[in-house]
Amino acid sequence: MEKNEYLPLFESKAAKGRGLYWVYAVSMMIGISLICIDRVTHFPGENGVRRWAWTGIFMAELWFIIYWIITQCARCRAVFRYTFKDRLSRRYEDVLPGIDIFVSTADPQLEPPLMVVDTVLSVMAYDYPSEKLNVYLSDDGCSDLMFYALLEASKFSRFWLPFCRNFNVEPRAPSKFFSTVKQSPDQQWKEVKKLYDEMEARINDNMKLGRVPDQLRKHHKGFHEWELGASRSDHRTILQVIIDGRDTKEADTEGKPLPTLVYLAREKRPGYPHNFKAGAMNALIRVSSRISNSQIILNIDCDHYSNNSQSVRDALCFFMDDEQSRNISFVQFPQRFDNITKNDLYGSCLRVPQAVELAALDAHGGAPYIGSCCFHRRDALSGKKYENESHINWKQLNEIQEPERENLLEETAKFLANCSYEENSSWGKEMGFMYGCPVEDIVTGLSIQRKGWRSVFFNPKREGFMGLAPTTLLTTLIQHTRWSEGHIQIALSKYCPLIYGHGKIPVPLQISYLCYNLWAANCLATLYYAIVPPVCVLKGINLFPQVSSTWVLPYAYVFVAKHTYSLGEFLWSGGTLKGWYNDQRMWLYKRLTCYFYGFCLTILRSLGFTKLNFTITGKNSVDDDVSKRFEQEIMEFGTASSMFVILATIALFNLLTSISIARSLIIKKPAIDLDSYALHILLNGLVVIINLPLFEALFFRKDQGCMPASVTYQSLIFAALAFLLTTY
Ligand SMILES: O=c1ccn([C@@H]2O[C@H](COP(=O)(O)OP(=O)(O)O[C@H]3O[C@H](CO)[C@@H](O)[C@H](O)[C@H]3O)[C@@H](O)[C@H]2O)c(=O)[nH]1
Ligand SMILES: [Mn+2]
Repeated sequence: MEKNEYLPLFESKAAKGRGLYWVYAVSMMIGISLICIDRVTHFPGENGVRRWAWTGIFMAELWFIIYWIITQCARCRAVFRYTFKDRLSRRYEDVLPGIDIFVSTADPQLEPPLMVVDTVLSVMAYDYPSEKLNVYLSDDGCSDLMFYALLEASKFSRFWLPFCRNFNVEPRAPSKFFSTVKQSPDQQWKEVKKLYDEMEARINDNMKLGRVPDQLRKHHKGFHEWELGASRSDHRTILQVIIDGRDTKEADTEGKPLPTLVYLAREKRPGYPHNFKAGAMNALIRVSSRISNSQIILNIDCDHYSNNSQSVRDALCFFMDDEQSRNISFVQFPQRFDNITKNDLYGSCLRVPQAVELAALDAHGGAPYIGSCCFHRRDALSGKKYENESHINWKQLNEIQEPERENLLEETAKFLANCSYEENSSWGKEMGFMYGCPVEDIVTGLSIQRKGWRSVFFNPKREGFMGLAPTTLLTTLIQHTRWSEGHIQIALSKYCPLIYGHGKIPVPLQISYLCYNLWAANCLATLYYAIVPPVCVLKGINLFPQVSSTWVLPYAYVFVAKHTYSLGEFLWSGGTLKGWYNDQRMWLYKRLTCYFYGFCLTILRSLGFTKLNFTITGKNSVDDDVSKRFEQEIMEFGTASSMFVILATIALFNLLTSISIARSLIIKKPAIDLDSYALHILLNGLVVIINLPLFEALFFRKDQGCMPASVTYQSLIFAALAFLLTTY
């Protein structure tokens, strides 16, 4: 090969064949405009309830129109990226940079240590020089059970890594691997499997016991830290270098080096805000800078194991290209989940956002950082601005070379994770992960992009990472409450992309961010649409054009086109028809509950009534019955939650309206004018149909996951009251 010939390490292809999309977008614009004309020209002349209801529905529609236009920004373009790993290794194999991998965990009950070590082992086993990998576990739960599990993993890794190399194992998370390859005649397979099973049993036994027995504590000095007194929310920094990769004595069974493995529970004290995951990650950025200081940082949540041993190399193609890499600050992989059932009952995959929208944001100049499965450039993450000199000469990169003695290293790095370290500093404001927002990831990504960096979204054929999606309706709704609360908070603060990004990031990217930032803002228009039209039918007020009028056409077109397009997108992203139907239900439910709650919580918090909170999403396999229902795609209620009361009340009220309409159609007393009310009836029917699983849970199911009696009674009373109030 010619010496000066430049061969890119990655290439980008813009999506082609967008003709159909533009036909859709333009025709929708025409339809929408006609609807607006209808709403204005047919505005009720007489003063009264109809005028108010009309104004309201027009406002709701205007909101939907604005939001639809915003979401088009995250659709009108797309870019797909491809890497050339062979070129990377030809050019750089001997000077590959070090990688620091941050795994976060926060609660041994909600995030079982066995799952966490599965993730840790999967990243230790990357197809990458082990001496260049440094894995850090941040344990916000400060749990000696977690520490014990990590010690076990470090021992097991000596067998696991050679095994992965020799058998080209994929995925390299042992429990996932052994659950797919259940048998093998191979001797090494049998040995490793046996060791894994034994490790699993020991970790699980301790979990059941709830503590680490004394005879096991003797094996590592680290346990001493807990004996000095350490509770979850009140303890000093615990930093243990479990494997020091630079120590030549630390080797696997084939004598090859092992990755460095570090346990960190940053100091926590009552009265000191710890800033949740963002605080934990900032402590890791500092501590790792003393231990390995790699230029590239991979951040994953404890449930997102590596599913592709090549991901590090993929990511490096984006960072090490001579011409295109200069300003790339992070490479975001999609968050995929391996516990999704065929029709994804709770819409957990976020299929379309991840397949369509992130590629569009990338095309606009920067994928957002979505918290996990993301490779960062340390400089950018630590708050450096992009400058032309930001280019790294990878061949001369100087990382920490001095091997400090282990104890010394722990002692000197420890204070970096102390509570007081960040006092009067710009950590959380200008440097590192940003504080004060439940979606710290989005603000962090935005602040990086604002400093002149760009980012890419990389969606490889074999998924880079796999995680666990919530398995019940309530957990899903709670997770989305946190997300929507965080996003709307961004929209209403100085971090609003239109202000914060003004002049710093491209306008289409600013607008695309709003798709998510304004999730919560959808709640009011949706609540209106779900409640007021049925009220109006009962009251004999019509809000839509008659079927015999031509004005009905734009309504029909917009409705059909929007949903057909959304179905097309969903199927293209790999979903099923039923999955789409489930997804539509989830969007409705989120808008009626989480988004509404997120909206209210943000207002309450800005008035000083509530404090920022981060409810951790449970990742443990809930009880067997719940799992079984999840597998069978039966919607899980089971808990008396106020969110379910809202959902059930709205559903029941629509059902009562349907019954009343049906009655008047059959006995014609009072006769209902089909021509005028057809659209109302259609809308009402759709709300009822989409709620079928909820009615089943209310009236027909007997299992533990059905609607709790208290919710049923409350919602029946509310719906009946509302119905009586409107009809009499
Ligand atoms: O005080 C805390 C709380 C959480 N975490 C960790 O943060 C991660 C994310 O928590 P999880 O409950 O799984 O939240 P999700 O909603 O599933 O996570 C998504 O959304 C979050 C923002 O709301 C991002 O932080 C995550 O990276 C992103 O995957 C987990 O590894 C936790 O262990 C901490 O380290 N400290
Ligand atoms: Mn998660």
